[in-house]
Amino acid sequence: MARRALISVSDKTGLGPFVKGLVDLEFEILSTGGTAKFLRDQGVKVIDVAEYTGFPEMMDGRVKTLHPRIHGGILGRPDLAEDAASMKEHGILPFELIVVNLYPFEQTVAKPNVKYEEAVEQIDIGGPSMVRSAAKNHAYVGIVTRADQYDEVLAALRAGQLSLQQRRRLMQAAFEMTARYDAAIAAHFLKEVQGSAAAAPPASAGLPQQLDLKFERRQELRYGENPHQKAAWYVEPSFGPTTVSAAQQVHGKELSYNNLLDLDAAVSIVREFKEPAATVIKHNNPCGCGIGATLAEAFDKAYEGDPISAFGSIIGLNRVVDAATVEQLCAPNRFIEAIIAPGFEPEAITALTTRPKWKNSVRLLELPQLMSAQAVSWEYRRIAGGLLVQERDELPEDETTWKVVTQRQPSEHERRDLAFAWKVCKHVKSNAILLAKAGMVVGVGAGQMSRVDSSWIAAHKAGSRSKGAVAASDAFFPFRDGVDQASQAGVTALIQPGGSVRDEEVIAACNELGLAMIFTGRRHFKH
Ligand SMILES: NC(=O)c1ncn([C@@H]2O[C@H](COP(=O)(O)O)[C@@H](O)[C@H]2O)c1NC=O
Repeated sequence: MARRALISVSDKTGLGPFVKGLVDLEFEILSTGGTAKFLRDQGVKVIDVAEYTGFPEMMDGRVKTLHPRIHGGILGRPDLAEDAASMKEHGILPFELIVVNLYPFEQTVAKPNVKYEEAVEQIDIGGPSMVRSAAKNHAYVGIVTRADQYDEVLAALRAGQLSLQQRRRLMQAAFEMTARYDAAIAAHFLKEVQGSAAAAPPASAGLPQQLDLKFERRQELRYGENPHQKAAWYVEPSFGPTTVSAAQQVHGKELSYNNLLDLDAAVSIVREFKEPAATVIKHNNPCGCGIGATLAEAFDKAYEGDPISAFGSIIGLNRVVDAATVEQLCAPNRFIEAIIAPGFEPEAITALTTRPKWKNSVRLLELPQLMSAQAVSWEYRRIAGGLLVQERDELPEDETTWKVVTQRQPSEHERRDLAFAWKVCKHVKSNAILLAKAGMVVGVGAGQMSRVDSSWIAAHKAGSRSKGAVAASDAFFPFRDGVDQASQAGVTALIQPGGSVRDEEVIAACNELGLAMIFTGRRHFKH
């Protein structure tokens, strides 16, 4: 019986030598338009699918291989009398090998500003149909879906034929591929659907009854949080362009597990600001953050917020790094582990990678789309025996809904600092109290079990800079003690969600102390 292979691939890597190998084994080759042309250019004799089916490829390639003569040839079981009779009656020829890879949906949607229609056209229909048909009929057919399978398949065919064991393994790999492909499509359009329904998506929108997550290993990590913990970094098939997964490391040592956590936190914070902004992350909390007229100014404010904690930190910047910022980054007594920014000017890269103190240590990551808009995404956290899923705390803040609840209105500069402090406070582990002054974080109390302790730590960190600062609290003050603490330190205005049964007592304390206070109506716990 003639040996026959159907080849239809978007990614033609390694295809020429593989198909020439099949031809040497006297395989007849059938192919779709672009693949047939590619193979003919390589000197391979090919039969067009359109010639075999008697139908031209049509509708911009939406219909090419969707024909009973193709699927009958893949799904037919020639040694079953009934199948053999149908094949004979309809002139259906059996295939021994199907070689398919799909339209590059993931690569297409990873491009910035990809159009909805372009994404839709990249949904491959005929390819997965053939893959599924061949995988189902693996008792008779080998299904090849990856270029790195070519060598093994060719070697087996040269030795005779693919064993059942090999065909089973190829079948399993094929279903993994189509599952991942469909997951990427679903994930992309989930974002589209949520984005267009951004007016009021219910909290549970898009949360399926059953969750099938696919992540691909990007790299093994030296270790996890501690050297005795094994670890690896996995990425989503359709990670967004604003995420650390989309960043390019342009210099420095291998990233660590803790680096990645801190880089993620750094990106989330600087994305909050339209103006030049910088943040300094230690142990997943911002110990500094600053905004300014220039990136250099913003970074200086961020680092000086808590220079002791900032030693050995991860830096997030929301503008391309220029020479002036490099001078600040490399100032004496400053030491940084990693920097993530939308880009680095060539002179900035040279300066950062040639200075003796820096060249072997600092990791530089470019994330060109760091400031692009992105729909609210899901956050997954493991608990033993389960997984918690929630929307990331990314809904834009609407300042027009904020209420001044005290007799005194905040002054203009207090209001600016309150808005700034509120944006950063959201990224601090609860209980979070954050003091800020003139676009600079001056004290952070993070991760304490009582709010009054966080207030004390924030004031202690700020030292004399707490005079005239403002305070943000990620959740309501349960008692007036946190307010008293802040006032004693010299804080003049506060921002918090409100909602405590003792709100009246807390407001009265502010009025008594001459403080201004805003209720935002939205809590930002971060556990
Ligand atoms: N519509 C069809 O019948 C169809 N059949 C095969 N394809 C895909 O077309 C691609 C190959 O096309 P070409 O050989 O024209 O470059 C492959 O990725 C294959 O998965 C199709 N395209 C989309 O669904």
